[in-house]
Amino acid sequence: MATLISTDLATTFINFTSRCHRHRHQPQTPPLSVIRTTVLPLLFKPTTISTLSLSSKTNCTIISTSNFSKTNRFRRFSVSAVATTTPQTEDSDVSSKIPPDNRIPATIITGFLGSGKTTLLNHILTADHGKRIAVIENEYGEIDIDGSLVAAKAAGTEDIIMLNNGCLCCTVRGDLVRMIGELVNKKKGKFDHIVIETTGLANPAPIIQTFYSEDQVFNDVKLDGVVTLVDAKHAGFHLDEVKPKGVVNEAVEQIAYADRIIVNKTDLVGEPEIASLVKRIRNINRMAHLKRTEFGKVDLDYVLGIGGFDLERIESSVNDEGGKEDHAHHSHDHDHDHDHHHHHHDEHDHKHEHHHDDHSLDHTHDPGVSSVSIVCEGSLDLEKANIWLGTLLLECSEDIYRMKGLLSVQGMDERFVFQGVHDMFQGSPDRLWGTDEPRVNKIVFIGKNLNALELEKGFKACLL
Ligand SMILES: Nc1nc2c(ncn2[C@@H]2O[C@H](COP(=O)(O)OP(=O)(O)OP(=O)(O)O)[C@@H](O)[C@H]2O)c(=O)[nH]1
Repeated sequence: MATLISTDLATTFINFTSRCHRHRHQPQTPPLSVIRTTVLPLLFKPTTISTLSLSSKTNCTIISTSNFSKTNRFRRFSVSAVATTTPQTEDSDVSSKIPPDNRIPATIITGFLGSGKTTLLNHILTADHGKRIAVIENEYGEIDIDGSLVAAKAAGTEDIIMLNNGCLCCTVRGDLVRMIGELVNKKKGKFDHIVIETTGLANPAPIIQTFYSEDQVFNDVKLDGVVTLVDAKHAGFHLDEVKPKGVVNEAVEQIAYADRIIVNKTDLVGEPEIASLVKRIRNINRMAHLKRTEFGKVDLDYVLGIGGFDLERIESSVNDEGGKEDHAHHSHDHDHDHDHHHHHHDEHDHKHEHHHDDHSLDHTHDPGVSSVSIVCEGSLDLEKANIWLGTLLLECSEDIYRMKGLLSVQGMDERFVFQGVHDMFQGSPDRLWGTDEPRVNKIVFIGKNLNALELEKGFKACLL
């Protein structure tokens, strides 16, 4: 019985999702082109569950849904909605419902002009990690590969491909799709990881979306993470830059979408400047891990294999601990964050505080890009939660850059984990709640115009 309930709940959530982690060997029926659909909040299609075809043989169910014209008009994604629905038997592994994902991981390196992207890339390519890496470089105009990636060439990197004359976030996205396709078709098995270096002026959002919206990419490659380099000396200036209405500030966007932030060139500035920059970065993105470096010198596992979009790693991102600064590699004292805020767009430091429910909301609405977290014990009414999240995505998905969450749903024995980028939403039950484990919901939003009070109010209204 519990199995049935959890299956329904899972698929209900996933009705307004998403791609799934498909087993490589699973037959894809029907073909992806047929099952493509818009993100569909349950709110607008309450009967969608009836379109499910649950199979007891596979653990991947494909839901085909209808069109919703208002959604279609502005949603950039077409997505398939898929649930993992392996029925649990006595001896089945119930600890996780998320199937393994064997696709080739890809890392996006972004960061403002001159922040140290190529330096990091050279470091990655020459380090002793045993991984075979294919590189896609995006530069404006003609550029000498040998010049910029001397080390990479010397290290015998599997492939270096240039994407010239345009920015990945606009004109050459089609090229990126083609190149990934070619890499996969011709060189499959010859490399283990793809690294994409973007131009300093790229907004990462459309590049991230490419990994979900293009079948050719999605079927073989999974986005592993977004690594953002921040120039410790000049970033403040770029972050301050006021853009004309409707024009994004790339420096802010690059930080907002990051899974890993590397504050580089710390040799060029003093500690107070770095501390103040780190605070500003944290205002924008509390979810990413952050590290300070000189010449991009980081451990490779800090930037590769990070699973920034993996459902099974949601917990480390939504835990406040996940957002703290990693200071293993620098010895000086600094103002790192061990605080447990739940509205992280403020600048106050509350050291070692653990509020879980009735924390005060000192800041409510930030018109810029900020992070908001909600941490709250209790269980959610599924229908209300669907309506709340569905409406939020429908109305505000342009402003919600990234979100991740771990939820406790009434009647569901497993935790429900999800992540989203704008209107792409992906969710699944993961492990069972422990018998004595407090059922604490955790959600983090990163986006523009976030109203912390409203978000928390909406969420709490879904609690039983
Ligand atoms: N002082 C100092 N210089 C650095 C550091 N990291 C990189 N550089 C230098 O900064 C310059 C720019 O570094 P790149 O790695 O080319 O930066 P990029 O982000 O790839 O630059 P674009 O491709 O122009 O956007 C180079 O001369 C690097 O040697 C650092 O930590 N400290």
